[in-house]
Amino acid sequence: MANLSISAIAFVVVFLFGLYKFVIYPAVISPLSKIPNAHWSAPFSPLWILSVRWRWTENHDVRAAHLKLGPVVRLGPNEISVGTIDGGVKTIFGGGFEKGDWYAVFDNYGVQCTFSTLHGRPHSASKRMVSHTYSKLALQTSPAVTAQAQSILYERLLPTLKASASPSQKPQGIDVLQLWYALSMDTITAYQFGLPNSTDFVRDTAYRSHWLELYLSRKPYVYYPQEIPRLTSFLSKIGFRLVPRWVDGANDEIEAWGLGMCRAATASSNKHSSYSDNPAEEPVVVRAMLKGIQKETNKEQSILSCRISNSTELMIATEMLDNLAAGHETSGITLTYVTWHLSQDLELQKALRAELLTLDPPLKYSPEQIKEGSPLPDLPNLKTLDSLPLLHAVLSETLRLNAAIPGSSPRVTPYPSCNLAGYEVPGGVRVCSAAWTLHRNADVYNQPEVWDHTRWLDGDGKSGEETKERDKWFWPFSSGGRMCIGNNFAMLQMKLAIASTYTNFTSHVVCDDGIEQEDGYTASPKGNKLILRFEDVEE
Ligand code: HEM
Repeated sequence: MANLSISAIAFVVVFLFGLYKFVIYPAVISPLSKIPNAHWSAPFSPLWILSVRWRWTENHDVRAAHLKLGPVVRLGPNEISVGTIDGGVKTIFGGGFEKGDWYAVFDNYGVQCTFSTLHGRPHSASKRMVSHTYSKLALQTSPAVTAQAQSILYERLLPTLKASASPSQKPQGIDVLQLWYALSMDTITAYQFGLPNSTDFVRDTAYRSHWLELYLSRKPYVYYPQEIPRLTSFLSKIGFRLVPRWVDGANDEIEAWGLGMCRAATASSNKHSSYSDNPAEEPVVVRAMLKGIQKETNKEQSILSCRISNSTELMIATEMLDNLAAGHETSGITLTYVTWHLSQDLELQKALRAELLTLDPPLKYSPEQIKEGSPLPDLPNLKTLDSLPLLHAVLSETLRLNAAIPGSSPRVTPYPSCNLAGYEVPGGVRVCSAAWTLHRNADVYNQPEVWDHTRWLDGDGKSGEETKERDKWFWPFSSGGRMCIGNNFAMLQMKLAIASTYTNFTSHVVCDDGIEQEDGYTASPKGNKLILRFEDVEE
């Protein structure tokens, strides 16, 4: 009898404890309980948001929750989403909110890169090594950038478009998603490793298809280590793999490929004291990292000493692989949507071409100009290219509506607590913001689902306040200390690609089935292709 009552008491105590910890505290007492729930189960269980992510509907569902419930919503017992700039994004991304383990999947070779480094100090030290190579001024004045772009545009992109425009090429039309991925990859790897050690994906279509297949096929499996890491690891230990073995094989192949380019670039850098005679060959970013590592090694105490002593080679390789993966995919997606929007408006193409022809020299191409051994055509001044208003407007509007990374960027709230848009939030809470939601704020972007490049043309009846708000909510590259390191590089590369294309060709949609964006962290067209036809412009 006594035993029974002890068991009964123990049961009641455990039950009451469980009731308090898992129901009453999260739903009523926790400071998060004041935040509206995106789903009724959010205070008690992460299952709703896990299932949303599993179904790839997070961007749409979280935005719908914000529209209904306001700028801050609770997604799970320990997770919230913030969809406002003042008091929200500015606080979270302005500093002090670290990244969490969610970013560990972006390590390569088992080594952290700038993107996947969690904490502030090692992150700053790591970013500092290469960030100066990606500054606007460095890019606009770099002989390497100019020489590499001349070669990639005049020897690869324009001949490819020209060939596709030939009447003998039937059926006409090329998959520009693949082409823009290829161009972006060639451009970023040339800057990192020097032109001779970089990819030639624009022309080497067989290898690029293989590589892209490897790269993209891993995507569906990222969910497991990112969202349910402990379960994934536990199941793997007892012999049940959620991530198939071939994914490891694909990762190994991509890593070996990246390491090969790093080794070639390092050997080139060690051999040359200067590249003034052959600027296209300069491995600008690898060279900057080699110098940065040397500087860190000379310090008495470096925050990166652990990484350096493990392997400087892998430290460079992880950074380069991350940059080229980030760079080719995002710019490739953006260029695909730019050319899709332009292809639907021949008048806009005409206006853009008129603007492009003001460049000196314009980016005109004729195959006869390109002769073995003769210099390639000069590029226009890159600062002038950057300041063309219509080109900038077309690109900005695409980055708004079709952000290549529209998904949630998670951070962890600092201890003991912080205030987000009026709510007191304890430390250790996962907090997300997403360009998908911010870029669709109808108070800032009238008819937000409509692609309208004129929102970015200044003057045009817009008040200073409207322009300020428009720019404030524009978040394709994130903001603050962890903002995209490659934004200037991406803008320049994309502007060169669009300018050289539309100076010489008009584009037309052949097949845009599946053009809607995936609902994910990065978001390519669902159909994984866009077929456009190019025609020579009529002089
Ligand atoms: C259209 C092109 C691009 C877009 C839309 C884009 C977007 C972004 C966004 C949204 C982030 C923050 C993500 C987060 O915190 O979760 C980011 C970070 C980053 N991006 Fe980009 N990116 C682009 C091109 C590039 C290129 C060309 C590079 C190559 C250098 C690059 C390298 C990086 C790196 C290293 C970070 C991490 C920065 C840090 O943690 O401090 N990105 N990018």
